[in-house]
Amino acid sequence: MLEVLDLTKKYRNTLANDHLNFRVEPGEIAVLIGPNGAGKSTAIKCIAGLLRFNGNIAVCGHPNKTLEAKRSFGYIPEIPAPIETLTVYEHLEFIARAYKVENWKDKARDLLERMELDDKRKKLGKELSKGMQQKLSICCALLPEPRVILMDEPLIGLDPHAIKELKTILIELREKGCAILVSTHMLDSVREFWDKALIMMNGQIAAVRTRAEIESTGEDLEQLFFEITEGTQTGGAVL
Ligand SMILES: Nc1ncnc2c1ncn2[C@@H]1O[C@H](COP(=O)(O)OP(=O)(O)OP(=O)(O)O)[C@@H](O)[C@H]1O
Repeated sequence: MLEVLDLTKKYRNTLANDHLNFRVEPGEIAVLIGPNGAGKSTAIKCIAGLLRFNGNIAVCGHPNKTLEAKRSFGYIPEIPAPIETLTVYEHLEFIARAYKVENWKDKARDLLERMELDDKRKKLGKELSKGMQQKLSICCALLPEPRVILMDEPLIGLDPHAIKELKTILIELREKGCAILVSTHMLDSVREFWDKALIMMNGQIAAVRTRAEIESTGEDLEQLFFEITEGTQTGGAVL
């Protein structure tokens, strides 16, 4: 469903992504975990078609920069960027028209209620708090019901209710067969629901583990992370 082959991205002298290869299957939540600067956001931006890169990326079988691919994925950026002069509801209407979403009003109402933005529907983009902007960004990405979902640090800035709700939404989307890629540097935030962990370090994927592998071998993912990133072991919960 999402296939990344030899993804390489260089910014001047910085090799931010160095021949990344991975897949995210339908009904799978993959987490891209790594310390600051590991190259997670760069990878997600390349997949979302926002950066030039070397390699091949396919979304539902289509090269990622094609219209067919863009119709198939939803992207939640690390930093939300609402349109200042549109209201919350107008953002959703805009997306609904652009993607020709059927029954969009019902879907928008459901998303706004779940993200507790329902009473903010008349607020302008520039009047939203950082957390509200993030919630709107999530609603906009999910409204067209994408088959592939790309989330760059989606839980940062959300209140506890929204975090709980977003986790529930992700699990529902996995059950519906979506392929989901979530980047984070906080393993704790994805601990309950990840299926495949891609540990990034210095622009490379240093290790890949499925939950089934971890459960069958008894390996500790957090320990593995610190062994890779620091050559140390720790009992700390936040990576
Ligand atoms: N626009 C840019 N121009 C030059 N270098 C960049 C740019 N964006 C990122 N980099 C560099 O690329 C590398 C990977 O950065 P990236 O933002 O992808 O990491 P990250 O894993 O998402 O980090 P964080 O967890 O801090 O968000 C870093 O060395 C960073 O300094």
